[in-house]
Amino acid sequence: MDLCRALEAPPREVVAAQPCFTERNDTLTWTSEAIRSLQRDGFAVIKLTPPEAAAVHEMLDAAQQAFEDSVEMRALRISDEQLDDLDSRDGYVCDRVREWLELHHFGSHPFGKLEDHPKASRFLETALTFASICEARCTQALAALATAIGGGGAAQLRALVDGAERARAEDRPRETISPMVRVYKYHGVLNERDGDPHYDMGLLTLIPKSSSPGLEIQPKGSAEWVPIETTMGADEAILFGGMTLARICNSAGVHALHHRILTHGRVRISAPYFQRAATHVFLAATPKHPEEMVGQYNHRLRQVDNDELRSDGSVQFCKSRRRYSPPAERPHADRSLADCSSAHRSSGTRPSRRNGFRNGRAHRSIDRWSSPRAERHTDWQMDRRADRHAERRSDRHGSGWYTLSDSRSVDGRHGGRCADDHNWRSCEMRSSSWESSPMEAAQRDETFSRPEAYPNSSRTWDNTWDAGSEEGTSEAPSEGARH
Ligand SMILES: O=C(O)CCC(=O)C(=O)O
Ligand SMILES: [Fe+2]
Repeated sequence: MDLCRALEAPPREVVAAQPCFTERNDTLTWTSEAIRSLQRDGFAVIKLTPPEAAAVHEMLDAAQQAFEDSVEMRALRISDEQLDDLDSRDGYVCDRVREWLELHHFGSHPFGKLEDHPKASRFLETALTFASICEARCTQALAALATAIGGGGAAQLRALVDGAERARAEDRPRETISPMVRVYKYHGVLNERDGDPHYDMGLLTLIPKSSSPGLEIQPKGSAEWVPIETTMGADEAILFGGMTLARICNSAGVHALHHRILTHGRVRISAPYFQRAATHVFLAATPKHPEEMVGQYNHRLRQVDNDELRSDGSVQFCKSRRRYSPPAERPHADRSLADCSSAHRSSGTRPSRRNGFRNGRAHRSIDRWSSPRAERHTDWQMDRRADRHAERRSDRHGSGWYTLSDSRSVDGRHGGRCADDHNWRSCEMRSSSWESSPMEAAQRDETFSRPEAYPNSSRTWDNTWDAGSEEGTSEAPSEGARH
């Protein structure tokens, strides 16, 4: 069949075109093929229907037009209040290597009237249409996965899907799934040093072929980087798993996919959709994980380096860089500390992918920017963030849950995590981001709420750096998955 093409390294098949909202049999066909590929290769390439593909192209075109016009993009910018809310902000963000529109809410948006901003308005509208297409696809895939696998993983996935469908039927805000869509414009400067291999944080990621091939993947069980987009058709999208999905159904052979972006000097517009479990959802304990809320798990993922994450959803702490004391009340905590490769330890020459917010050194990075356009962004967005970063750092000293052994833990390598984004970005310990809201949400939510289990989890983690492990570098380690 012509839609299924055998391709070189790795063999992959394209999941046949099936309308998104269609009869049950069609849905069954595409999802069962997709899940077979996910389990076998770690990813699936899906052929979109003509209306879906048209919506993707319309959105990519609208994005290109809007990104060209900074006045239009300004109308979409993230408010100060939302900037640090990684799990629910909506709007335009930029950093050293790329700019993007990020949306968590697909029903309503905070941008006010966009009548005077036709390009921004079209961009937003097409991005929302695109998001709803991806949402439907990913929900179908997750439901099929719940049916295909057995055990506790299936029950957890089923609960996620049921919650999502219930919320949709009752026209309520999302209950168990909190997706995010990003439409990126990369400025063409990502190379092998900066491509930042990573796992996504959530359940499923769906990415249509971008405007310029740049996505590289390591298929399941392979160390080879495959430039998958070069083999994808204009009406195809890649579907793969993130850390949360791997954690839930690793025993069914579902892994998180390791991937990176290389831009080869070209501007690239790409629109990944991230299906993520809501932060208040509880994840069951596994031999490698405590029972915890998604917000806590995400927090742990955000704290570590990419090379401390594993495709089975586990976190393998690097002994030489961080002390970890498994608390007695967490029987399932991973007590075996992996040794860290010396290559990684001596990371003095590691590239600093940080975009300038780490340690409040915003201007150091900004100075490296050359384009006038980049400077325009710094005027109204970057500087504002640097200030806020500095404020947060001082807050953290006073009120965080985490005990940092000395100022180096904050100012040196690990303290500044997560200013606003998942990659290339310095990060800050965000105790407040899930200290209150997931807890409140859990108390409201009958299905997933077991707040009594909450205080026994991440609160007791000791994330301080080993005193002797700094090795005199001020370079930042690579970051953990952020999706
Ligand atoms: O730009 C892309 O195609 C994917 C980006 C990505 O991997 C991410 O944002 O996690
Ligand atoms: Fe990613």
